Amino acid sequence: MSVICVIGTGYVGLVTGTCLADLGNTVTCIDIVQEKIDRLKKGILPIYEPGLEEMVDRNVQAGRLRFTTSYPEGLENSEFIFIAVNTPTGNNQGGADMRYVESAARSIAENLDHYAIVINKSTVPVGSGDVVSRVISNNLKSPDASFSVVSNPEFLREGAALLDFQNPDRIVLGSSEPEAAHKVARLYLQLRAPFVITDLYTAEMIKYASNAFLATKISFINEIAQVCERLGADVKQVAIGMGYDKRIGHSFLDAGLGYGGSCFPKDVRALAHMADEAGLHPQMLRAVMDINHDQRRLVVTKLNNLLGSLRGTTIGILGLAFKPNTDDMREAPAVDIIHWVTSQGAHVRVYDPVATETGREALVRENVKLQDVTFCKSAYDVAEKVDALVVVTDWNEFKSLNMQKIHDSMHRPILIDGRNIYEPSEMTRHGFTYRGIGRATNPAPSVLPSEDTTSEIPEKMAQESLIASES
Ligand SMILES: NC(=O)c1ccc[n+]([C@@H]2O[C@H](COP(=O)([O-])OP(=O)(O)OC[C@H]3O[C@@H](n4cnc5c(N)ncnc54)[C@H](O)[C@@H]3O)[C@@H](O)[C@H]2O)c1
Ligand SMILES: O=c1ccn([C@@H]2O[C@H](COP(=O)(O)OP(=O)(O)O[C@H]3O[C@H](CO)[C@@H](O)[C@H](O)[C@H]3O)[C@@H](O)[C@H]2O)c(=O)[nH]1
Repeated sequence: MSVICVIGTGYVGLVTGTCLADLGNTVTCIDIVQEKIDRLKKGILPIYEPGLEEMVDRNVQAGRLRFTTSYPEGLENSEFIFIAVNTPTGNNQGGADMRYVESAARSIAENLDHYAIVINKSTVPVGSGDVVSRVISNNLKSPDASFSVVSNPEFLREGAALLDFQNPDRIVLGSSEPEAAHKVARLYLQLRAPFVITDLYTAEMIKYASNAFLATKISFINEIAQVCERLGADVKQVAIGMGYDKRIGHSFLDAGLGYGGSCFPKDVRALAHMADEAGLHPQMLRAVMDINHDQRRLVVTKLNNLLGSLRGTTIGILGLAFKPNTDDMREAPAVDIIHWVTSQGAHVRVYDPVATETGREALVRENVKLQDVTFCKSAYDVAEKVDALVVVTDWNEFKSLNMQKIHDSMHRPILIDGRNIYEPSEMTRHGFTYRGIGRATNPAPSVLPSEDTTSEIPEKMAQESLIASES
């Protein structure tokens, strides 16, 4: 088992540190925010992530996991040092802000007094491994210090982070020193995942290309949704029909209000910026971003079409977080939607199962006037006397609501299903004026044939083609 230091206690750092401790290693997590560390020492987590609190507690109790703001304390005897700090969009036309990574690298250099492998988990522009190397080399203080740099991009999803760490689809390691990459691989052997061991630049690019591809799938299906809506097809069933093709797959084909969060928006922007800087014209990435922006606006367009004007209306919003099972509000569609709707004179009633506080802070940051927003205790509370209800986040809780009760408490029964979580025909039966994203008004229910009936399909098709050939 190894001695590990993890720098940054956000989504990636805290999950990585805790899971590595759970695998039996001794881990110290460093953060520069004193309040975060003080709270972590008391067992209070800075983020909501299912299962994490129990795992942190278990490993702290076992003496394998601790928290500090002190670099000398965190780096002491560490064989592996993970950098997991934030790389938000900077001020340079979408490029990633490397300030925090560089500052972490400088602090490593100033406090390292032995050999260690520095592993970068933050999502960083291609070439950043060299920057980290240079910053550390230029600032080393101890004559006994030396290091290798490995890139190890992270692919976990918020809300499923522990499961993703423990069951990765692959582990990517990039380095100009293959021996160092192999040592890092040994940390992950228990996870039994395929390894991709490559050079630094390629590893860094794999992360951006993966996120950009997933974002492209989402914008693609959202564009198809718009066409479906015009032509009367149902995007949900189109996605099912497409997904059975193994080359396409079912995942990331949920049409809706588009992607948000701390990764896809900033990473697609950063990749486009890198391409721009390299003298290229990343037109597909630009289209992905444009489509994503337009999806959020759809809600406001649909509301205006149905209500005439929003002035003086009350709009119910279900969900604040950018996706279910997290309280993360970074680039959450809810913020833009509430901003636009309140600027057009509507009052908003809103409920999220966990993101109330982070949601309130995000709205304040975006200059939404809080007197225009009522924070409710439940979805039923939100629906009271509203002129329309909008589903913004696809929390499971919203999928099993008593929709008749919701309908009966609304002033006008307009339901905009921004995540396509309801069946249009069922909602129409309850009396709603229902609008999904790219949904036909009354499609056949999206129920797949059972295994038994699928086996009948080829026979039926064979009969039909026989009839066709006979006639
Ligand atoms: N959030 C995700 O789901 C996810 C998944 C994969 C990759 N990533 C990438 O991982 C990186 C971290 O993302 P995150 O969401 O965990 O960020 P975050 O903002 O949640 O956490 C970053 C943490 O680093 C701390 N920090 C900043 N500078 C520091 C320094 N010099 N020394 C010590 N601590 C410092 C901050 O105080 C903060 O607690 C980003 O590059 C992101 O793109 C994120
Ligand atoms: O079919 C889909 C799938 C997702 N989304 C939206 O896309 C966003 C991102 O979802 P998801 O990928 O589940 O969440 P993240 O936690 O942002 O994870 C992504 O970003 C991380 C940070 O880089 C990567 O590590 C993960 O692999 C990558 O999935 C959310 O707003 C979702 O609502 C859709 O609109 N339609």
